[in-house]
Amino acid sequence: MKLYYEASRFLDDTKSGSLQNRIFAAARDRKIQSDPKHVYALVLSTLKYRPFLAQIIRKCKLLELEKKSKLTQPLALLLVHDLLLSKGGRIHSKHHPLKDAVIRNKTRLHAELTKLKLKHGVRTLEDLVEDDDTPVRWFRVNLARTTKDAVLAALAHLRRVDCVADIQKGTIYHDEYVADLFGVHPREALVSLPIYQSGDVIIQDRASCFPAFILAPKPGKDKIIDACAAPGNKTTHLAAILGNSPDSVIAFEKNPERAKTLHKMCEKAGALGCIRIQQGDFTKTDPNEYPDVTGLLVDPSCSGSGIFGRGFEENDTEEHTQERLKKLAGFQVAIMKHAMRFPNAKKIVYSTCSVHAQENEQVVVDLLLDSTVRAQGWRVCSREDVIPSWPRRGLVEEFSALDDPQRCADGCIRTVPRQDGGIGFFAVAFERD
Ligand SMILES: C[S@@+](CC[C@H](N)C(=O)[O-])C[C@H]1O[C@@H](n2cnc3c(N)ncnc32)[C@H](O)[C@@H]1O
Repeated sequence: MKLYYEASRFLDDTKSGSLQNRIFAAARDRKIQSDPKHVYALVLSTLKYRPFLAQIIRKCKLLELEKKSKLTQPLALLLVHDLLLSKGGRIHSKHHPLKDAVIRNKTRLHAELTKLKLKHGVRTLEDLVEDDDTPVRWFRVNLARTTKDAVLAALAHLRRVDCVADIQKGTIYHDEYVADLFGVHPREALVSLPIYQSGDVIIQDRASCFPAFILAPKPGKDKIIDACAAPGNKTTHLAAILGNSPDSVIAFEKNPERAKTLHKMCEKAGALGCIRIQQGDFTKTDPNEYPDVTGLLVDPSCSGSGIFGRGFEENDTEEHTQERLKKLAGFQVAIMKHAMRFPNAKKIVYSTCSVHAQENEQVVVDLLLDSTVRAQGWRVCSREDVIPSWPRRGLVEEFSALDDPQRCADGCIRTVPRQDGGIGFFAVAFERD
């Protein structure tokens, strides 16, 4: 059972560094005794199938039925993984109360797995998990071009479901967190539909829709800078929220090639009347030349560690990873400090598609401890203004240097890749009077 106990420590571990590095470092420091290769393979595969394993465990009421054995959710995920998905369905342990607890429910666990496969029309769970793909295809209605009712009429062939877990081919889910956002099965033929080709709907991960939604600019009142805009997902989302009001978004993009992509995306979204594209380095702008800017969205280059198949190389050294994170965080703090200098800005949203605290909570801490930022009056918006019902918030332990760690952590939003229905993401909003 040692293998499972040791592996369970890495299942919900959000520490920085690749999973492989962390497991091998733990083995080198003698913090784990099992073969790190086995621990890594087990944790990696369990994470891959986690949403399905969690559903099977829930449907079987495994934890409730085996309460006496003190079976925890992480251990249940690992043991059920090996029982249902490993070669020969073998749990690598001699007699142990936890192994017995899972084996007692073997028939029902297998039955739930079969039901799940039937429901999704697949032969193996492997068919459900495409390594580089999202568990849900999210798309938002492009209010710059059309209305929600028109899009729903075009998708009337899809059956409405009320829960993300119920999404399967032929169904559509209306998101409960972001307005005008919908989810379908990743293999739903969305891109061949006229509503996609015309730009009436825009495919965008749910978490990536959080920043513009949190910034919540008011049509006719606000003028927004998108500091790092290409390819333009959040820029066009801002335009949609602003009802395509003329000249209300300025989109900066440093890279000339990416600025062209940004232009194409804004054009397809029908939002060029609302968005002014400025190819160049945002940090070189003079904030005093933008007295009418009321808000900024800062979504800078990051490690991309929340995106499937991206981020750091699994065999990168811990030292190199830390070095790269430090460099990225330095840039992220600098670009945010520049954004905070805009004289009439009242709200700024910062976001990354990284799972590393160095690029997320630690950037927020660095900013809040900065004397200039303090003098400018910036503070983290409280949870009630930042999708309060979203359950996963910032990591409170990262804010220990501040007076109000819980308030700051609650003001941040995190998503865990796949488990939260899409990419790994971080967002926080700053405000001042
Ligand atoms: C994470 S991507 C932005 C994604 C975009 N917000 C979206 O949702 O589609 C970061 C972008 O910022 C650009 N960038 C990096 N540094 C910049 C700077 N100093 N000024 C303007 N753009 C910058 C990068 O070239 C890259 O295209």
